[in-house]
Amino acid sequence: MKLTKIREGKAEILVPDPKEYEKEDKFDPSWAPVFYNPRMELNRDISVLFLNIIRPRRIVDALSATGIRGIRYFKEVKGVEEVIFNDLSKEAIELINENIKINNVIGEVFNKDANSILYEVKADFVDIDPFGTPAPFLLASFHSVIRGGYVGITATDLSALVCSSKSSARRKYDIICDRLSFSKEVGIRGLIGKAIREAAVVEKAAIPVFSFYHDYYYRVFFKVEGGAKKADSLLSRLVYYYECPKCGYRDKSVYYQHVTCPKCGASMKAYGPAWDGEIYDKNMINKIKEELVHFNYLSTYSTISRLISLISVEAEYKEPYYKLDFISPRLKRNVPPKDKVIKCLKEASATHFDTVGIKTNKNFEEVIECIKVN
Ligand SMILES: C[S@@+](CC[C@H](N)C(=O)[O-])C[C@H]1O[C@@H](n2cnc3c(N)ncnc32)[C@H](O)[C@@H]1O
Ligand SMILES: [Zn+2]
Repeated sequence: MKLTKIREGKAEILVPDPKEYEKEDKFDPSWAPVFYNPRMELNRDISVLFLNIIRPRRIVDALSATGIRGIRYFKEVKGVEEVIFNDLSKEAIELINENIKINNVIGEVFNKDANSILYEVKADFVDIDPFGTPAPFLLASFHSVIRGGYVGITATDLSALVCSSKSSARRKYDIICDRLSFSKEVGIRGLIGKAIREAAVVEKAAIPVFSFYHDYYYRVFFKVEGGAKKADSLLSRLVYYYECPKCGYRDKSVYYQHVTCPKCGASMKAYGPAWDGEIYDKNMINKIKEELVHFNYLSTYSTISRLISLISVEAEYKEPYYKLDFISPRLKRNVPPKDKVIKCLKEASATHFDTVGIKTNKNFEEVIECIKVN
């Protein structure tokens, strides 16, 4: 394998040389024998920030590829004593071994299926960063993490989660769905709902403490607590979201059923089960903000700073966002400037999920009024 050295955060990493694997001047990280995607740098950077708050001592990087994640956690997170690296690919293992040597990392390297390593080791942070869906690894990751520990998951299969592919949503996540206008937020809530159900199987409660959407993926961090009762209480907050395709009215219910829109009589679209609770712990957002000042060496620093600022405002509003360019045409109105609608609603904000979305806890009628007058 022809390699090249890159720097990301405080790590120096050997990765497959993109020039060797490009086709017609194009390169996709999945064409190389070991996967390294620079577009995931922000995902790794935010994970470094998050881990500096929760301070894990023992980490499992269950799908390591080049090892970059675990290596960065070892070098950039205070208090990490050991990282367990794992990948199914033999070529990845060779590269991880070289990379941990270069970076003086203390750890062990395994060449197993992620699910088998997760049943063998215990850790206070488990990272699941797969190709596509994390669903096949959720149960084992909740088994591996100690009570009071954390699990971080990445999902890049947004077509399933936002219900562009209904059959994938059903297969991977047990989600029955139609595509709703606030699909970007509903997708992360569907992912969280699936994780909560898997954790509940092993009588653990997976509480989402920080979640975000960026570029083409979702990333969610869960605090994992023990106890069937806590798991039951999370399960009781899973719902089906309903939205009328004709007038935009929305509702939710713990049941999946055929619903007729009470406003206009059209048949409503549905998505669920999905988590209807908080997707951030506000305390955690504040700590991430505080932590960020120590990380101005990150090349994504200003993007992260903007993202966290927006998240800290939108976290005030729990209900999924309203998409202005979906509702306005149904009212036979032009799409009003977002800022004006926010000002009219008073308690409302923009959202990182969608540039034409607004978050508010005000009801549908109040949102409509503010679109009409602007
Ligand atoms: C998206 S890459 C990981 C990227 C890496 N975490 C990073 O931040 O750069 C997914 C990796 O999972 C490995 N993999 C796929 N299925 C696996 C399985 N069942 N068990 C363990 N590793 C697996 C692949 O070989 C690949 O290296
Ligand atoms: Zn309707």
